[in-house]
Amino acid sequence: MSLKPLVWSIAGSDNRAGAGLQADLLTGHDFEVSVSTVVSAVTAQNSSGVSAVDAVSLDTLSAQLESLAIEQTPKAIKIGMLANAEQLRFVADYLASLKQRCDVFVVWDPVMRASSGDSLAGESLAASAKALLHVVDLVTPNAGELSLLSGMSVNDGASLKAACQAMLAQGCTAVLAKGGHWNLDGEALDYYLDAQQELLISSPRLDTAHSHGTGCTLASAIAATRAKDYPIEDALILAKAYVNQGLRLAEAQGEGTGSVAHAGWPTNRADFPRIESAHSKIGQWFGIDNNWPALAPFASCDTLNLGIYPVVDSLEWIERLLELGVKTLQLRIKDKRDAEVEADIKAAIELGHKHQARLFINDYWRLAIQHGAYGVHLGQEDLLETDLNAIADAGLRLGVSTHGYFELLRAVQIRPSYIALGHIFPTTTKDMPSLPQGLARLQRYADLVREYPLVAIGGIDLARAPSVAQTGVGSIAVVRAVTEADDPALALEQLESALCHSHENGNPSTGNGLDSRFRGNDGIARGNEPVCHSPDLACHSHENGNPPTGSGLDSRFRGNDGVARGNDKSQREEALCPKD
Ligand SMILES: Cc1ncc(COP(=O)(O)OP(=O)(O)O)c(N)n1
Ligand SMILES: Cc1ncsc1CCOP(=O)(O)O
Ligand SMILES: [Mg+2]
Repeated sequence: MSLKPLVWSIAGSDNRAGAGLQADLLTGHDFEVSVSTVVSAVTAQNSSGVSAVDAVSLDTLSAQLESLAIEQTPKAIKIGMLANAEQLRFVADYLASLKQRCDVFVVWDPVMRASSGDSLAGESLAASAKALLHVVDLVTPNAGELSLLSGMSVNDGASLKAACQAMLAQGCTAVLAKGGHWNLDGEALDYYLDAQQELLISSPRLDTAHSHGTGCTLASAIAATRAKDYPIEDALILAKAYVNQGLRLAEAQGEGTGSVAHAGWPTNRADFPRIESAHSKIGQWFGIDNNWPALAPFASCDTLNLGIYPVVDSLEWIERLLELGVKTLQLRIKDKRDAEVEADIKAAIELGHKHQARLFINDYWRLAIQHGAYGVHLGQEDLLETDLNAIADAGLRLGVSTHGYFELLRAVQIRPSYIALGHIFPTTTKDMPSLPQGLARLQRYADLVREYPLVAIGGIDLARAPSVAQTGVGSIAVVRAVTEADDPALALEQLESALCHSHENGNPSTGNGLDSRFRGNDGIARGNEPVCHSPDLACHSHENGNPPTGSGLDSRFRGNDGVARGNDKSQREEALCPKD
């Protein structure tokens, strides 16, 4: 059995290898999943059009599905072209029964025409689509396909939304209406609707004729990322970034137009889309219904390196940490009325100022403003219920929690003072609704958003601190690693040292002792904000003359080779985190 998550692609063969099964295989490879294929039809096509479509028999379709299912069921299925109504009904029945046996995410790209304009499957397909709509988790029509499937004409934002709502009413779980054929203010818009939410995701339109295979590629990227347990919002973001990257790099094929390129996991920020809010021009045109704020930037923390960042729940802890020289910290008191916490919050803020520390108040933003805190930390849900303009106007800093690509991009759009990325490892401090991110995802987020101070949080202890620091984040937030330490002062010193040591050794990707986040796009160092010598005291224990502990790691966490090892508990928990 493969260690990579398994995706099935049920689709047509494209002998150009730009769309269909061939595009799905390439996409799966780029997203590091295994793909097994089920051929629905063999097509003959080139850049001038489709010259033949030969549907396989239902027996052959069934035999392919059964031969795969006997060995391993998939985590996700991408359905592309189905060549006739019989195939469509057969696949619908098959999926209904498969879904009773395993938990599988199914995305259907309802291919009815190739981008060349040739009809691939005939419009009778629409009539048989209802059965399939009931068993898929997401359908990804373009405007024409949406119109065909919903039976409604689609010519503007309002009619597109109405058609998507009609699809949900027909029993479909979610719709992603692709806007590749729309051009509003030079933007390509995708509209997502399910029973809980609507999202409008936009990117500048890329002016290329080489777009063969974009629909297949988008749907298979969604299947691959869902198979890797990315939430649907993140899957939509990654898939759109992947297609944008592919369009940017697409080249002509032979005499005619070419296919979207398959160029690896998307990492270029310019390929990532925007998430439109009700405030944006496009959001308003579309009548998008959300209350995400649109804001001027928040006050800066004046450093990318906030250092070791303890998060504690009492005034006593705040006092103790400030006396130990901690310069970034948070008061996190949960679920009390303002009147119950005001005195402690006020006292903590005063102490923070006295020690010239960056004290963030979690949740109680009104009290933070009222008593002039350095900053406020808010979670994603809090963002929707807070007067962010009041925080910005009062000159307070804002730290924002994020738990994946979607939230990260949304956070960037409000230009906060820092961005927290979590939870990286399993934690018992807080019940988390999301899965732990693991180091590989943290690395990708850190590479994507280099201009913000980044804070990693969740399950980080001394054993894990060096590998977390290696990702390039400038800060590690901890609860238990300090509050449950036998000697919190020593724990702080060791954690600081682990963070500093890793920064001193430079970001592994630059290999020259300088963190890549201090470099411009040209690779030239932007300023002298080296991690361990900044006035922010991120590495105060060294500067205060405390004996450096070499790597900053307790010898209990090193092997004979001097390489950091996790303790048993850390290693067990790490096994639960995604490795991609
Ligand atoms: C530095 C830092 N990062 C994340 C959190 C979590 O904040 P939030 O999502 O608002 O959850 P609660 O802490 O309020 O439970 C944090 N507090 N600090
Ligand atoms: C508040 C919070 N938000 C995300 S993880 C977390 C708790 C981190 O605590 P610990 O460092 O003890 O795992
Ligand atoms: Mg909160």
